[in-house]
Amino acid sequence: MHTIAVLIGVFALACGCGYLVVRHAVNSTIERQALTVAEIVASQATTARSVYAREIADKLTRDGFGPNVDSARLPGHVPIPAQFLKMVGRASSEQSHRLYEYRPVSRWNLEPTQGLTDDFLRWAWPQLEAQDRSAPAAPIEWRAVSRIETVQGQRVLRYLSADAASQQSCAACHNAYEKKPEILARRLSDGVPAGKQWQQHQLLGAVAISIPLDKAQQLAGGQVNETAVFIFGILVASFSAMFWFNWRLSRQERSLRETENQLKSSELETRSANALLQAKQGVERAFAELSTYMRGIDQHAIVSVTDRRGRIVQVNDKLLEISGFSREELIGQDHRLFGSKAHGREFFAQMWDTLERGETWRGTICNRAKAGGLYWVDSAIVPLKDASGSVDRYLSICIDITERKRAEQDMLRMATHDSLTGLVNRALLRDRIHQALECDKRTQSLAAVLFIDLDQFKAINDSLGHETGDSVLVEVARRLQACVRAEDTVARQGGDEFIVFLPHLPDAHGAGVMAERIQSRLSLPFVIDGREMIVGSSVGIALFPEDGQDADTLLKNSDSAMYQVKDAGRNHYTYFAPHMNQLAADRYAMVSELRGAAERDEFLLNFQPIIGMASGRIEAMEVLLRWQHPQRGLVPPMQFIPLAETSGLIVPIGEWVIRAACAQIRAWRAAGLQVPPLAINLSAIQVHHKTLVERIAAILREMEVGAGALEFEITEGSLMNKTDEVVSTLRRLCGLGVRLAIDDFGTGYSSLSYLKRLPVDTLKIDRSFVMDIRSDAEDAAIVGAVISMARSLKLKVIAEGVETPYQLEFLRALGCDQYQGFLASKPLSAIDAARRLTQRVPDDTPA
Ligand SMILES: Nc1nc2c(ncn2[C@@H]2O[C@H](COP(=O)(O)OP(=O)(O)OP(=O)(O)O)[C@@H](O)[C@H]2O)c(=O)[nH]1
Repeated sequence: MHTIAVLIGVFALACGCGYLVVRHAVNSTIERQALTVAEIVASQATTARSVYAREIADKLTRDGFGPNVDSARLPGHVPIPAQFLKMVGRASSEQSHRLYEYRPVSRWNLEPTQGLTDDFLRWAWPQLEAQDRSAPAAPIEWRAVSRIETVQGQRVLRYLSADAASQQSCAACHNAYEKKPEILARRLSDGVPAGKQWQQHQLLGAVAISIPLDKAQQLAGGQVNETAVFIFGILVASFSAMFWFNWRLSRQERSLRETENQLKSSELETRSANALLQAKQGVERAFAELSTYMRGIDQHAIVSVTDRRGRIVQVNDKLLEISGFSREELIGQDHRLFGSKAHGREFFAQMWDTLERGETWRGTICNRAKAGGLYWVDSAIVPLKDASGSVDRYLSICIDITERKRAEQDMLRMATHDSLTGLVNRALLRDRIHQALECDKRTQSLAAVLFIDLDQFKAINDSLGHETGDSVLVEVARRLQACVRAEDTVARQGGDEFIVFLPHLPDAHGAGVMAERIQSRLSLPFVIDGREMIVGSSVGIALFPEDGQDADTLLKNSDSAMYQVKDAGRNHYTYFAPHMNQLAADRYAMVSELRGAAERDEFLLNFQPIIGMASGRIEAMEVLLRWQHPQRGLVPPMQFIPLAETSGLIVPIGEWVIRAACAQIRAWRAAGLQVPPLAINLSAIQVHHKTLVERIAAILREMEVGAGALEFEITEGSLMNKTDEVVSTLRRLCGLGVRLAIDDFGTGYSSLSYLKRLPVDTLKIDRSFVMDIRSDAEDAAIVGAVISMARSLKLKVIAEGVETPYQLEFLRALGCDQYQGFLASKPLSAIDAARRLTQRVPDDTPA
């Protein structure tokens, strides 16, 4: 109640204040508007009077009818402007139904009605006069004077606005008027100074305006009331809303209090209900969680249930998805339907042991899908018990790990196999040998390791590129696998080295048979990208148990045997013999000594004269490299040149030879000798070396001996892979100005057409043919054929290894051009060669 009383009080106060504010605002608006109206009326009146004086009264004055000092009394004359203003004022008041009134007034009044007749005019007029005095004879910014008065109980705006002499004629007329005797008298009686002199702009009179405000207020009253009603309405609505809310609140408060009481009275009941509710919610939550887990398991796991006998009774979609079977195809089937044969009996026996003990079995299983593909799962198989406690079902929950298994298998494969050929690598090979030997030891069987190294494979890489080399290796791997039995292992040791392991051999001879088979398969031409090439191979054999009891020893010994084959000229096979290990050790030692031989000045050159058949003179000399070893003595070329070739040292050593030969030419020339061309041997490795021509050109430039001073001999064997690259190298070499000879001619397989393409000048018949000319008719025929072929190709022929006069005469008779051999001279030291050159006598030719 108290609140309601306060609200009503506030409401009443708000209404009263609102009304007063509105009322005050309306009154001050009315007063401001009345003042504006007074300004407009005063301006209209003085303008009308001014227009009348200037436009009408002036004109009529010139016609004799205008106003003059006496015109008020003269018939036919228009009134003076002040009278005109008075008339207009009166008419306007009537026209506006006395909304406003005005009339001209002055202290120097023409008529009593125009004088300062009341308090307002007597108060306001001096204020206009004060402005008039402030600026004599100049246009003045007149300020009107006004105030609100209560006249006969009515509020009225009183307003006085100056009406100055707007024209000189106004001042003149008024001055004339002031001079009239009766006016002078009247001024005296009115107490006003007589004979006033007027000037233009001076205050002649003023317009007095009255505007009754009450009338306007009556009109505005309606507006005030409407506004008040509006505000009142808003207030009523607001207060009603407040009352309503207040009422609602108190009702709710009441009902809360009642509820509180009820709750208090049934507290015990509520407690037990709450306990029940919580229990129910707990059960619901557990159910929700369980079904979420089940959904999760169902989405990610492969789930199946089998009965005691292993028959499938339930499967989820994941199992159908991975196995490719439909639900109908699986339900009722034995779970062995998924068997992949990847697991042995033991695996399943152990599984059933665990399950029959009522325990969960965990493990990885490889299964087979309907389409035949394998998949791997990580499984947990849980035995489910019936009410009596005995196992009646098995729940299997599996996760697909096929991807992981495949990745593991890939990684295992990468770790155990060669990526290029797919063959077993050295690590797995060792493992396999180890396992097989364990078995062979028990059964006392034989086994063999065959070490296969391709011959001159580097030349294929250098001349045809690494990719072609790779293709050859892949093809070699394929051919090797085609040669062996299922239980044998073919591995790639690295580079161009392959191992074939033969376990359980019936006898040692079997290993040799296999080596022959392999070599004959590999000797068939390889065709890569349309190019045909021949690849030889060298095979070393180590036998178990006599050559080694373990994998490493067998591998090492087969390697030594293979090196023996290389040293013996390649493209053969041999069984290991104990001395070979010593030879292998020697080989390694010699290679490392060979490496610094040039720097240690251990190389020297020998020169073997080549004699012209016709001239009997030395027409060239073959340059022969010798190695003077500090401990080993003079090492024969046959011992160290193959080592230099296999180790790649032949390239720098070959360069050393060319440079040293050039240096010798310069020295001999400096000594005044006439030096014939020197013939230098180039090995196959050098011929296939990419920068051979550039290096020779650089040496020739550096040594300044002239290209004609050198000839190069290339063995027929080094042209075996008859490639365009070799032809191009030889052509560029010829382009330098040097001459080319084919060495050991007859030992290779050069075709006539190929010979024609080569830019060679000379063929050197191999000593093996010359040696037996007398005893071997076939050799004699070959030599004859070579010489006649060379002649037809316009090539020079040199016979090597001429040791007897018979041989010499035989060759001369066939038309051979030059010869060399012990008959003419052994290889000579530089000093002896120089001496021989100085002789230059026909006795070069033995009689
Ligand atoms: N294309 C190819 N070449 C390889 C690979 N691994 C090694 N090689 C090359 O195989 C060549 C092996 O050369 P070697 O066995 O030393 O010598 P070779 O030229 O066969 O001469 P010999 O064995 O003495 O008859 C080298 O040039 C290696 O760079 C490979 O994976 N691919």
